[in-house]
Amino acid sequence: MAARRKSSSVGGSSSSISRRPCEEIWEYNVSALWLSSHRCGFFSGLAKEFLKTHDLAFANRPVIAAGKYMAYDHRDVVFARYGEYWRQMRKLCTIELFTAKKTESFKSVREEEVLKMVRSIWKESGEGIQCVDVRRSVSSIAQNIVCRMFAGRTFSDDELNGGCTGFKDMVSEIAAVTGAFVIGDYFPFLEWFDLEGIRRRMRVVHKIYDEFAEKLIDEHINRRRAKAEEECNRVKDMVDILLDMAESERQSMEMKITRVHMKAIILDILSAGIETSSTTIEWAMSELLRNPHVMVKAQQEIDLVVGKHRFIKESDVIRCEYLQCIVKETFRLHPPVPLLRHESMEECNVDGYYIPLKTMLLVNVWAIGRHESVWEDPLQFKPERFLRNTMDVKGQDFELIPFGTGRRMCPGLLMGLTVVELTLAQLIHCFDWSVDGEVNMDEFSGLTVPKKYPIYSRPSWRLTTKHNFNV
Ligand code: HEM
Repeated sequence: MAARRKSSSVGGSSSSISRRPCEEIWEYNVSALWLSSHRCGFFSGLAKEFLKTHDLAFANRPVIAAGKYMAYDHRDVVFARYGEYWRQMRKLCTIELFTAKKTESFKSVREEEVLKMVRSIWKESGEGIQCVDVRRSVSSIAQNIVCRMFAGRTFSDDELNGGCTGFKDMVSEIAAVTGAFVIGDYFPFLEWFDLEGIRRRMRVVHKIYDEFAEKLIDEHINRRRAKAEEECNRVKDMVDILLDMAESERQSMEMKITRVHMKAIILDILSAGIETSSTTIEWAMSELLRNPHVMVKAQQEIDLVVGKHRFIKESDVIRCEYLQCIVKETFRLHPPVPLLRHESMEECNVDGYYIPLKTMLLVNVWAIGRHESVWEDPLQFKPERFLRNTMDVKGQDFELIPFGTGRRMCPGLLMGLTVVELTLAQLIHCFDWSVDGEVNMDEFSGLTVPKKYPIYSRPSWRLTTKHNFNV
């Protein structure tokens, strides 16, 4: 089909906008239009046009089932519609919950949990005799770290009422239903159709989550009342911070924090903060197992920086440039959020394409990371491409935007990146890893792309220090 691309101005007021739609990029003309980013080769340059030049015009999120049924009718941050409400909730994240200082205050929690993971892997492998399920280990660590940051503790599987078997199942179900493809999100006239039963699953898990969150908030309130003095010396978790804000009239917030706000934010932390990190670590381990020379090079670098006589700490990671390149290369090939979902708030003209109001924009981060017009040898895992190169994942380089960019960019970037880098570093510093046969790299198809099959790998201890986990 011939392209109908207007060569003149990008953006501008609606009166100057060309009304010619471009069939080259529109697939379906339903009430929410679908920009087929992958088919038209929607490269980094065009991503920049949409998400930088027209950042404000595309700062909205579409109304979708996950926002309605899971996120208290879009009252969280991830699914919130753009406007004053989102601004206030976002401010809460960026100036209170996910700041660099707050992230730093949880450093000992992360280091402690990473060592616990090493100990449990070693134990589970019978001290290097049998393979372990790497997915299980990395998802537990991501979950434990995130729980300790927001709730001050981890959760066992028998703490929930009804429905799911336990906390882990609830978290997996939340991730599964919020990332699921729901036909009514793209074709609203089919909204009543719940063929896959996703909306029903959303209602069930939402009820379980709501009871969990209510109990968690009550637990915090009761503890604060009971031990006022001890409380002063404790590192505050995120529920504490939210309660502090709810109890005081903070100048920085123009909105009164209610229980619904708290529950919606905790839901975001659980759904956006756990699976993203654990999926990335699992993909990174898979790539390292398929490319043993890369694993050896990374181990040599860590040995040079840290030695083999002690465990790596968070403060060492900054000096491990090659390790950071491995993480970037993993994000390039396996972004845990492959599609950024935005919506236009006004009609506009982008790079010659007419975009109507309320157009759903799906930016295919996965395709940008694999396109030959952007990357040399795009399908090869080559961390070296990032050596002595300033490209990073912080939203300035549109070739690599695993955390998104612009107004809706991920506010948990620092926390997510820190967990991924430290966990991966510890896994390859403590152990050599081997697999029987090929590493299966199939992706699970859906709106998120976790690995289809877990990896089973055998660890062998490589540090000179004995397994002294109290270090
Ligand atoms: C490897 C880790 C992570 C990755 C790759 C990641 C990626 C993303 C992406 C791609 C977005 C959407 C950006 C857009 O639409 O333009 C996002 C949004 C968000 N993320 Fe993350 N994330 C990670 C970790 C975290 C963590 C640890 C938290 C919090 C504890 C978090 C909280 C959020 C929130 C609240 C939003 C919504 C922002 C908004 O709409 O204004 N994320 N993340």
